[in-house]
Parts: sequence; structure tokens; C-alpha cells
Amino acid sequence: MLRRRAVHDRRDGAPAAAAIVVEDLHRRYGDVEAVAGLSFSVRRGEIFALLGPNGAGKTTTIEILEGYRRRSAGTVRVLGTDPERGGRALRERIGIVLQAAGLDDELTVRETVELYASCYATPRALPELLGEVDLEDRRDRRVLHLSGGERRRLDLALALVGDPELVFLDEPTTGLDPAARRRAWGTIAGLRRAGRAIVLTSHYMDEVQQLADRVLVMARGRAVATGSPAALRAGRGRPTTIAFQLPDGATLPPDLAMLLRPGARACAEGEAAIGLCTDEPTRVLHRLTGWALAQGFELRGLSVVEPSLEDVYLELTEEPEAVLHGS
Ligand SMILES: Nc1ncnc2c1ncn2[C@@H]1O[C@H](COP(=O)(O)OP(=O)(O)OP(=O)(O)O)[C@@H](O)[C@H]1O
Repeated sequence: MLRRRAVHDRRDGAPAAAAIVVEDLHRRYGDVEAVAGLSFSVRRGEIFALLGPNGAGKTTTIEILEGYRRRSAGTVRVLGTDPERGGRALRERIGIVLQAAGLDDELTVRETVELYASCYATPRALPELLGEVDLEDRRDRRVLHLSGGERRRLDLALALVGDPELVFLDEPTTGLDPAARRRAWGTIAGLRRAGRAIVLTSHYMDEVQQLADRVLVMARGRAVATGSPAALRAGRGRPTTIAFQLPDGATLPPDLAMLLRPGARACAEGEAAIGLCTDEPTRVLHRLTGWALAQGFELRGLSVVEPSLEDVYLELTEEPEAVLHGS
């Protein structure tokens, strides 16, 4: 059973809903400004996704939060402490799941967890921990013989062995089959229910949409959008797409044809051959179906599609000057 955390700072008992507070963070590497004035906060009991294309500055930001890189300027508080000065005491309160942790293939699951547990003063009990990541029946199996999904769950167990208040998950479901991904999502959602703060990076937008309470999209070291996945999808006048297939030889009337924007990403995607982009889906759908009925056409594959988080992400990261802040 998961332990539910009180939303309090462990050291002084004061309320501390924010697990991470970052204000005007900068990091330069010579001429490169990898992080150029980033501000955000992460609450306890929330999954916060940090997204951005290659080179956006995600790794630099996360390693500053983890205490493994120094910043050039700005203020950072992680669990109430400056990570540059937190040392081992802070690191014991943080769990990190890397994309490829270097584990000893010859050790069993139990031996691997016990090895990591020996680094903590008060580690989690083995049965409870293996239960949380659904690995109880693999405890005596060597790492070498674990499936990809089991290996990722062991990585997660190792990050949780010190009972962290804050967990960093880097691409937690890369390489997993669809069923294993769904199980991993359930485990990650369980971490949130237990009151932990979770910082997630992922290239799977369906995963982010499913798990994240809030998203920060970075490009060129800056935030280009923050907000819930739903707020980002609905934001800034993004049109709805009405998708369908036209019968062979049929031609749309001019007032509907003018809504065809084949170059626009939201219109081009989807299974149907034709997409109309509109901010007035009710009116346009009424007009379209009225026209089709009058012509005696069946509009196969008719659907009304909101932009996906992936559409929004691609649009934002291709236009880094466009700054949006959702709720
Ligand atoms: N140690 C370093 N020395 C010099 N430049 C660096 C160093 N680390 C990162 N950079 C540069 O800083 C920028 C941001 O890199 P960073 O690794 O933080 O981005 P990222 O968003 O994590 O990218 P990716 O998704 O590819 O891992 C890039 O231009 C990168 O080349």
C-alpha cells in the first residue's frame, strides 16, 4: 500500500505545497545560453511534464534541479533547499529514473534493490516496494532475464527505494509495449496519489496528455507555453477540424471549400481525406451535413477533431516566439 504524504516540509513542519520553485534561471555554456530566464514551480502531488525539442535545455534544467549542474543565475529551491548546497541530505529525498541505468545483469531483482537500499538510512521495505512496481513475482530473477518492461519497473523501484518526496522520470516508457505502457502509467499515477511531486520528460504526447497535470514547453532555453494539457489544446484560437471523405466526383460548395486548408497541420492529419478548419464547428457541421443530405451523399469517416497535444507541441516548438500561458 502506498504511503500518503502530508503536504508539509519534513524539516520544519511548515506548509510546503511547492516541491520546486525556479525563478529566472539561466545557464550559459560559453556562447550558448542553454537556459535563458526560466521560471516555474512544481507542486507536491502533481505530475509536471517538461517538454521541448532536442537542445531546448531540458536536461540542463533537470540536472540543475537534481544538484548535478550549477546555474549561471537565478533562484532554485528544491524541497525548500538550494540544490547546489543540498548535498546528500537533499539527494536522499529525491528519486531519479534515468533512461538507461547501469545495473549489474548478474544480480537478482532482490539483490539489486538491497544494494541500492544500503545507501539509505531508512529504505523502503522490499515487499512493499516490489508490490508498488508490480515485481513481487520477479524478485529472484536476474536482471539479465527481465523483459524491457520489467527492467523499467526495476529502474522505478530503485528510484523509490529511499521513499523520495520528488521523483524525476526521464522517458519512463520508452521501449515498452502498449500493455506495459498502460501499467507503467498506472504506477506513475499511483506516485501522484501518494503525494509525491513528479517531473516527467517524454517524447510521447499521448503519455503526457494522459499523465501530466501541467506542462511546460521549452524551446531555445525559454518557456513557450505552460498550462494543463487541456488548456494548451484549447488555447489561442486553435481551430477544430471536421474530417470526412467526399464521394468520387463530388465538389464542395465554395463557402465550405474556402475552409479547406491542406497546408495546416491540424487539417492534414487524421484518417479522412478532407479536413475543414473552423472556429465554428457547430455551424459548419450543420452546413456540411445539410449540403450532403441535399446531394444524397454519405460522408464516410465524418468526425470532429480537436487539436491533439502533439499538434500544439509541434506548432509551439516551431514558433518559439509565440508565448502562451494557459491556466
Ligand atoms: N556541457 C555542455 N557544454 C556545452 N554546451 C552544452 C553542454 N550541455 C548542453 N549544452 C548545450 O546546451 C543546449 C541545451 O542542451 P540540453 O542537453 O540541456 O537540451 P535538451 O533539451 O535536454 O536536449 P535533448 O532532448 O537533445 O537531450 C544545447 O545547445 C547543447 O548543445
